[in-house]
Amino acid sequence: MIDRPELPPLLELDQISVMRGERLVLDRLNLRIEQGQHIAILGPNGSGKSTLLGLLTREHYPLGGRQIRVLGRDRWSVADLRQVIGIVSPSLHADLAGRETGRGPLSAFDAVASAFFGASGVWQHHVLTAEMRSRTGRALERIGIAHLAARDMATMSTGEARRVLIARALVHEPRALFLDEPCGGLDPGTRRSFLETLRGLARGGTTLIMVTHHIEEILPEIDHVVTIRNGAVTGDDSKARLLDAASLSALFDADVTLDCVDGWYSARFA
Ligand SMILES: Nc1ncnc2c1ncn2[C@@H]1O[C@H](COP(=O)(O)OP(=O)(O)OP(=O)(O)O)[C@@H](O)[C@H]1O
Repeated sequence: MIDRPELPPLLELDQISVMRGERLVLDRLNLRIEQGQHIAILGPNGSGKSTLLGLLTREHYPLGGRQIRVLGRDRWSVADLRQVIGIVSPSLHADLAGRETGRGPLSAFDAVASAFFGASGVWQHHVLTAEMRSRTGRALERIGIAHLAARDMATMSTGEARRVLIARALVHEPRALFLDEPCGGLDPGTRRSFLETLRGLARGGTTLIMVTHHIEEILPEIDHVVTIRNGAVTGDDSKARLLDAASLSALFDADVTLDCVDGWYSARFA
């Protein structure tokens, strides 16, 4: 029998605590996300989901010098991380929407291409190589917005801009995408087509880590759920085991009735 070496986990948090102001918002949180595991991180408002994301972008740091391990490594820079995990958060949209650069208003193409420089726009001193241009074009195509390449970010709908942010994360061809409330602000039709795009990425081999408090956004491809409440993991199990009325009622402090049709869940709150 061939002995295959075990793959290191994509992400490992071991007893991670974070203070914000005077508050302990993550409290000895343990989380292990395996490579290739599509996962939803579910929790009510204020449970610590965005703070968790902020650990990856180095907006927040764990107490006591503890480290978050990425692919088994304690030491990594945000630039290293981008090659492994693309991060899509609504705050980036706000940052890109009002941008002017040396080349005029920020186009979708430049919003995506500037990811190569870790910047929010392409400036005179940035040198865009042919390889970068072609990767930018491919990322826009992959997400179905090649026709928007020249459009000013400030004139885009929320749904269009959200796709630009995903294309921006995809230029690095990361193994995983970490999506913070990916459907916030989208109308029901746009949301459904956006979720279908995400499904396409999942089927194409990109691991999806979706942070949400909307059960109906959990893609059928996601088979693992982590629940967070008061800064700690309260559940970490298969979707089949964790998405039930009793667990969700406890998580959201409400009477939840759950339905599942064709792999899509929906919840009614009493
Ligand atoms: N500067 C701060 N000082 C004190 N507490 C803070 C500060 N910033 C955030 N918090 C608290 O940290 C907790 C976690 O916030 P976080 O934004 O991570 O939650 P969340 O799960 O992402 O919430 P939401 O779903 O509403 O976005 C919240 O209770 C919030 O009130």
